[in-house]
Amino acid sequence: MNRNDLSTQHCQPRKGKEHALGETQVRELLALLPGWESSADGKSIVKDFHFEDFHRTLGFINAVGFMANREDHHPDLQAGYGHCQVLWSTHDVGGLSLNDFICAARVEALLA
Ligand SMILES: C[C@H](O)[C@H](O)[C@H]1CNC2=NC(N)=NC(=O)C2=N1
Repeated sequence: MNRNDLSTQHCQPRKGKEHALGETQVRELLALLPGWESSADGKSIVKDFHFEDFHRTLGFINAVGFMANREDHHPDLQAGYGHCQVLWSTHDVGGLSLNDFICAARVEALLA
């Protein structure tokens, strides 16, 4: 699998622990996503994005939000002037599912 394979998939309803990814799968998927890291508890992936100004930051947030609504999978966003941290985790799984990696790849595709 490459990043393009990931970013062209759509999120599926994934509920329950059986959809939680193992450490090896997480490591393999993270290798496709430069700059993304798993959190200390291994339950989310995160990346900081930097922009020239607030307009561009807000444009990014809106694009991410539009994609997230279409995929019905929603990130935690933390933003300020010229930066936005995007965090993906699957609440319905209590950790990381493939949906988080699909959406991280889709965020990268927005900026490509
Ligand atoms: C019913 C709906 O599909 C679910 O509540 C979705 C919505 N968006 C979601 N977003 C995230 N990040 N995790 C979820 O488990 C989740 N579940």
